[in-house]
Amino acid sequence: MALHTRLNQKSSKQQRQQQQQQQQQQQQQQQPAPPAPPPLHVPQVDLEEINSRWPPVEDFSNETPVQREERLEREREAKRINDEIDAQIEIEKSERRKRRPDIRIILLGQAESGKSTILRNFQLKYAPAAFHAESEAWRAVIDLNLVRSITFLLSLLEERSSGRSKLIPLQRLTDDLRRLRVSLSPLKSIEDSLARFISPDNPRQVGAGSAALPTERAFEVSVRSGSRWKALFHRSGSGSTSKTTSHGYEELQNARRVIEACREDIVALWNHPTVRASLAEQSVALEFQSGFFLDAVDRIAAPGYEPSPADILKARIQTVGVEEHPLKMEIGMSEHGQLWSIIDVGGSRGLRAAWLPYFDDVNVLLFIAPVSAFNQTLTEDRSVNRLWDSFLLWKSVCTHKLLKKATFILLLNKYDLLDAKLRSGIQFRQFVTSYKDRPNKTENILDYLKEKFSAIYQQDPENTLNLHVHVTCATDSNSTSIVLARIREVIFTDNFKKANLL
Ligand SMILES: Nc1nc2c(ncn2[C@@H]2O[C@H](COP(=O)(O)OP(=O)(O)OP(=O)(O)O)[C@@H](O)[C@H]2O)c(=O)[nH]1
Ligand SMILES: [Mg+2]
Repeated sequence: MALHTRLNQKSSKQQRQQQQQQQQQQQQQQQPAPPAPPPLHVPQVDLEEINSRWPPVEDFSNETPVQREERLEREREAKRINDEIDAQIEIEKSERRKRRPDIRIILLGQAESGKSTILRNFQLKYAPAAFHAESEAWRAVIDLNLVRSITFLLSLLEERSSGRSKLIPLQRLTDDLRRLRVSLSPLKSIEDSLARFISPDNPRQVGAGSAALPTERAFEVSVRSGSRWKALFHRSGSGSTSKTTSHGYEELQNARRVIEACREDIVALWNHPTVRASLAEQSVALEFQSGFFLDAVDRIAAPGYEPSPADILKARIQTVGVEEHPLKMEIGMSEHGQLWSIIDVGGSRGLRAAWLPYFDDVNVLLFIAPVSAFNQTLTEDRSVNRLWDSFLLWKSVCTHKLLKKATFILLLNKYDLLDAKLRSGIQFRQFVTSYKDRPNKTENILDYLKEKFSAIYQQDPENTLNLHVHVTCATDSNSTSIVLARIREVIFTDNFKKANLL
């Protein structure tokens, strides 16, 4: 009886499920298909919400007396820390005034937005001799970027049985792939020595490529502000007297020899159909990642390779801390010999507190927003959509009281990658729900983002100067050069205005 009842229950449950399925099918036929959810767990964002959510309103009405006391104590502590920071800012401010440059520009934006790349564009355009003098240092970074992407590919071939799934199943590990794995294995130790040389104070970076999961950036290497890593290359190139430096220089030469010897096998690995298929299955698009040089191995791994300006702009090295770069104008009519100072900052969330002391006294704020980041999350917090983070950051910068005298310039950067993503079929509205059913076209999306960013700037009545917006691809020095020329004009016009000369 009990069994009969259960069977009946089961059959009536099945009937209900069938009815529900039929209803759902009917509804689906009547309505247009909803967009599929975004892949890779990237959170969707609604840019209309940016205004209503900011600033967050806190409700203390349900607080107990103990909670109230704890909150007040937290607030007192926060104020104490704030006062200490203010005092520190005052000290740094007065020190800076003593060595004030003609123009101070600060580059702000999230990590990987392209701040350091814009800095390199400034150097290439206005101080080309200094830019070219650093080319040897950049070759080491390019070598490291390249080697990191190869060790990442090699990690796909590793025969792992625990922890993570085998990325390429053993049955697909053909003899030629096994041979490549052996012949390219020396690159793992080359990766370590290059990383040690470029970033000696950051041992955690060593070997990061081979440990990276497919969806993570495979190539990250960082350099701390003030570490003077480029200076090491200047000295080593001119016959160093320092033992450590000459030893490091030998290591670099050795790294070059190994990379050159591996050139054909690197090409074979990158072009191997099994490797490409595996990357596609894991939704890894290496060509969209920073520091991607695998498509130029033939040239880069050739003997006598000298990095071109385009290569230097493509190289990736993460900034940690804040760096002040003096830029002595080598060209230009009125500015020749002028000293500009460009402040480049590390953009990841944990590094942003260090920006504050540098806000005071800046003439120009260049905010760089990577428009291609709409389907990515922050490396430091996988739950945050990168475009959303850019908007929040922009909002806090636009309302910051220390920046009220600065000229605001917004660069909507990486439009080339935005374009490539849209062409590959990725739908912007899948990630930015407020975009609704507007066209999935680069121009329309750029217009939309420009409007959203501008609205935030204009919301603050204290922002009286015009906001200047440019669309950029910072790895293209020609188009960026035109933007920099316009920025230079704006800097001078606004400076005159501020000095009441116009
Ligand atoms: N395709 C493309 N790549 C870009 C563009 N701008 C910058 N990049 C690349 O993006 C990577 C990151 O750029 P960076 O300039 O290092 O970024 P950042 O803002 O300084 O990052 P942090 O130092 O971590 O704060 C580099 O490999 C650049 O070559 C662009 O417009 N298009
Ligand atoms: Mg940087």
